[in-house]
Amino acid sequence: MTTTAIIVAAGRGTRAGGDIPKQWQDLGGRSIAALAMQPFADHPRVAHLVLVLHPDDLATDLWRDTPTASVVAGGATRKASVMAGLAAVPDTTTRVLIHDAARPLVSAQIIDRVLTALDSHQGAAPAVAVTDTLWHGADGVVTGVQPRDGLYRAQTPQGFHLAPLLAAHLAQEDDATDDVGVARAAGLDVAIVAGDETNIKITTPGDFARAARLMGQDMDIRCGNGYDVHRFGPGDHVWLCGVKVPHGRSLQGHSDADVGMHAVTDAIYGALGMGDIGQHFPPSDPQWKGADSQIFLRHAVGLARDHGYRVSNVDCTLVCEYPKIGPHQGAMKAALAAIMGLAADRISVKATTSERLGFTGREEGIASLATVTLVKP
Ligand SMILES: Nc1ccn([C@@H]2O[C@H](COP(=O)(O)OP(=O)(O)OP(=O)(O)O)[C@@H](O)[C@H]2O)c(=O)n1
Ligand SMILES: C[C@](O)(CO)[C@H](O)COP(=O)(O)O
Repeated sequence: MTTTAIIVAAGRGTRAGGDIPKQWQDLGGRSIAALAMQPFADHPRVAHLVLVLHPDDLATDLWRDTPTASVVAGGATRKASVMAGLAAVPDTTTRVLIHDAARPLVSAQIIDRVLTALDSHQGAAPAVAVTDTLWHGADGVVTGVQPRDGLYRAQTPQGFHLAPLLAAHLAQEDDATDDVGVARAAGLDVAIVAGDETNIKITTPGDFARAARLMGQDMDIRCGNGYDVHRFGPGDHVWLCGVKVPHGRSLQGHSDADVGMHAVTDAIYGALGMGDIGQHFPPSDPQWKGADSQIFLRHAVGLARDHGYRVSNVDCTLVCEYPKIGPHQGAMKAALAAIMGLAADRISVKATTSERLGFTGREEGIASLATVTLVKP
């Protein structure tokens, strides 16, 4: 049984508005589509992801923060986009989960329930029972009441055995708002599993704030600080935040002495409550002699990820008279961004002198401080 998740992200989000389509807008530091995909990427019973994009988005970096997936162009309707996704699943796929990129709060539990129901049904989808009274209305007045017994609000992911769903899509030309509609038209049985009130679809402008509120309820936010100092010695350059800066002296240390990167790394370990660089990479160990400090930073970011956190933002301050940091700030942000897999606009690198006071003022060395925020959605 091999399951592929198809994430449909080819809509334009006209009802939601905004400068970019809703699925690429930010929700707590990540795009809505990336959040919608992550639970599938992390799920042990999902082998592969297919991301269906609008043709205009293919050559952009809008989807830069999405988990690894096969990427395919979608169509003018949701149904056409689903069919493009179905055509792109790996040959080994026997089951598919089709999910809206506009539903960023889907949980592993909902995915579990859909997959379990597929053991005994051709299709399965989450839904929540309607609890409000339903009216018919016209011209601003109530014209009737619709019995709500047996009515559900449909959600995604909607799961199916691949072959019957493919046949159902090929057989049906009418557009349908979801895959359950297509499957039902072809006579497939579709189980209803418990959805979740939090598994909302971003549809209108107010849904962004609603999703942020729902996400914030369970979000674990951690802050960490880091501080490091390295002394000057002979040499002709210093490494600072991953950038080689020409200078009349070099920083001394067991590794490459990148004092900025060390402070950022320690801030991540600090936020996790998991020690510091010296504990993970002891200076007594000869293998770290002269090491490129990005090894340390990559380790800290990986450790955060392994514990379910992602880095939300970084603020690093370098304290020195010279070299002047301003001309290198952009390159430093870009270097940290590449190592951490974080957008450069979530990274700050700034500098200050200590007004000629103390060891940094006497140009005996450079100090660095960093603050990092980690978020577990
Ligand atoms: N041609 C389309 C239309 C929709 N979708 C996707 O289907 C999901 C649900 O659709 P909807 O909420 O209607 O999204 P939009 O079509 O983008 O919204 P709107 O109708 O407001 O433009 C979204 O993840 C959307 O990106 C798609 O992949 N291809
Ligand atoms: C598939 C769906 O999310 C189920 O609720 C929904 O039908 C798709 O969105 P649309 O607004 O109906 O296009």
